[in-house]
Amino acid sequence: MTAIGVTGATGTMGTAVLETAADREDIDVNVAVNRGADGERVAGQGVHDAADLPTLLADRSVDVVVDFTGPGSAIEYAAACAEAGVGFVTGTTGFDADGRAALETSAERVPLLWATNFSQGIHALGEALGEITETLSEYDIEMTETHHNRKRDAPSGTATTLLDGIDDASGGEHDRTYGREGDQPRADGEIGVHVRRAGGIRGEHEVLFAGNDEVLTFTHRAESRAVFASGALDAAVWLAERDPGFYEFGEVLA
Ligand SMILES: NC(=O)C1=CN([C@@H]2O[C@H](COP(=O)(O)OP(=O)(O)OC[C@H]3O[C@@H](n4cnc5c(N)ncnc54)[C@H](OP(=O)(O)O)[C@@H]3O)[C@@H](O)[C@H]2O)C=CC1
Ligand SMILES: O=C(O)C1=N[C@H](C(=O)O)C[C@H](O)C1
Repeated sequence: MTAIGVTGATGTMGTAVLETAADREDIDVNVAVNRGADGERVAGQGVHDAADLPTLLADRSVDVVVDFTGPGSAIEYAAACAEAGVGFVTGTTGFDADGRAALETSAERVPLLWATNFSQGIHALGEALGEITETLSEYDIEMTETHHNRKRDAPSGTATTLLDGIDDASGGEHDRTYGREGDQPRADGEIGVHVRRAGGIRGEHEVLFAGNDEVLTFTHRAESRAVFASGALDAAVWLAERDPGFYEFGEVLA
């Protein structure tokens, strides 16, 4: 049995994590927090103020905290977990270089896993893109991602991770052009990155390769946030058995 804590418990993903955890026999939720929480309940769990997280981690048995919040709070929660000797799984996106460095500092003391997408399909797409990019090295590439109208960061963490993978596979960085307007012909080797925000769309990513009189597209569509919540909980169960260090979701799926 893995005992977890959940930060951002009243948020969209925090709620999905608590609802999914309630159906799993391998997970106990022992702590749920949100900033400013005032006796709220989510999926049967009482939610505490996030300011109490250090005390709650000291008083209750928690193996791993699962976090879907914002970059600033995720860094703080990771540091609190490092202090308490508790593992940390985060799916939060939008970190800058300093934020990622702060996560790595916490990972020196506890096991920490960060993934911009907890779906198996996106992981498989990332693997496939490496091979396709090498094979179709002369083709133009364009990325389009679509999310709900509340999403803050753009482009999505997933799009950025997939683009980084394409760069790795092609042995160098492609210039990224974020949308186009006016007299702006495509430059050789650039990747156009297009962001759409509308309605309640859970998350769609499309990567397009075009050249040699043909077009190849790969599309991933999340149909429910349960796919992300399940992946994050699988990661928490896996991480509970690990030594301190910085881990990736691919290691959970291997
Ligand atoms: N890796 C993956 O598979 C996935 C990652 N995500 C990422 O998860 C994150 C959360 O997404 P989502 O649940 O849709 O967002 P929501 O806005 O619905 O929820 C965010 C939660 O985090 C809390 N929060 C945000 N900023 C702060 C802060 N500065 N201090 C303390 N608490 C804070 C919010 O509290 P309050 O209610 O007070 O605002 C809220 O509870 C995003 O970064 C998103 O990109 C989302 C889906 C899948
Ligand atoms: O904010 C979201 O909703 C999502 N965020 C992640 C991202 O930025 O890639 C993952 C998923 O696409 C949903």
